[in-house]
Amino acid sequence: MDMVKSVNVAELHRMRAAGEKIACLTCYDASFALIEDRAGVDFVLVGDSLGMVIHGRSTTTAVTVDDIVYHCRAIKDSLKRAYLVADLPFLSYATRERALDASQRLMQEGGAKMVKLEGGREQADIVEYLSVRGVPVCAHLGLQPQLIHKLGAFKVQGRDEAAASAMARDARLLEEAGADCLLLECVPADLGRRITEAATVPVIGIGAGAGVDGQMLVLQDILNISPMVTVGRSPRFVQNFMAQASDIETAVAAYVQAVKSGAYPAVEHCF
Ligand SMILES: Nc1nc(=O)c2c([nH]1)NC[C@@H]1CN(c3ccc(C(=O)N[C@@H](CCC(=O)O)C(=O)O)cc3)CN21
Ligand SMILES: CC(C)C(=O)C(=O)O
Ligand SMILES: [Mg+2]
Repeated sequence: MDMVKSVNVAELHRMRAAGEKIACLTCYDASFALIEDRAGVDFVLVGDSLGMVIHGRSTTTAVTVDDIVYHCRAIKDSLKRAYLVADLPFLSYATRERALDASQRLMQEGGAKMVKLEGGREQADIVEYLSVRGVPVCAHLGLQPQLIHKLGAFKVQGRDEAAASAMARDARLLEEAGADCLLLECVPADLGRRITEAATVPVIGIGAGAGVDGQMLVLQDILNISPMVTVGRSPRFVQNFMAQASDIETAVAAYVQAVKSGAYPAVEHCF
């Protein structure tokens, strides 16, 4: 295999500035990691959605730092070019000390290049604490699945103007605290565009419309095999890329191409 330049924070910024869409997918094992890397996925997430698609739970909240480290270790050597990002699981960043300890494990044991945590302004202090110590942070706004036991259901966030401006302010505060990336989940497309235009760091969306800098989906959703898809509860933003593909690598490459060209997301995937 030829030496290829790996994606890093600077490359994500370059892509944003150049208007090159960032293709992101979750990944939990070496077989898929090699396929995603070869297919040109830029940003690979070991997300706590593994609690749902790998462990079979109905929420993400039972996932541990050990689980995320385990799956990072499974994929890290298969990624030659793609950027490896890892979720900080539920309550693993409840204090500065816990956040730093968990991030240390994700980076040193798991090989993650960036950690992702859910929350708005209330996490700005943690983001700054990690960032000034050399931990790149992606701040995840909008639908925060780790709040499921307070929210009651996975639903679109930021629908009214008060909630939308609060989220836009949170995005600004998290950037000022040192976040190197933002992720917006399940927000109206116009809010996704508004936050992206105001941002100075790359903004990745999942169900956040076409106006963001990159798109994220859960691998098992695009392959049409995740439990939510199988039981007919596919979120609106999911597209089945196996429908037109003869094999998995072709489906993943079609997803990357659709993100790069802007064909995904189409209006029917947006809120
Ligand atoms: N397989 C899988 N895919 C995901 O995208 C995903 C996970 N798991 N687990 C963690 C979170 C949970 N996610 C979800 C789950 C359900 C909806 C959902 O049912 N959304 C409704 C919104 C209805 C509304 O408020 O209007 C939808 O119709 O899309 C959205 C995101 C996204 N993440
Ligand atoms: C859906 C993405 C954004 C995520 O956080 C996960 O896979 O856990
Ligand atoms: Mg997650």
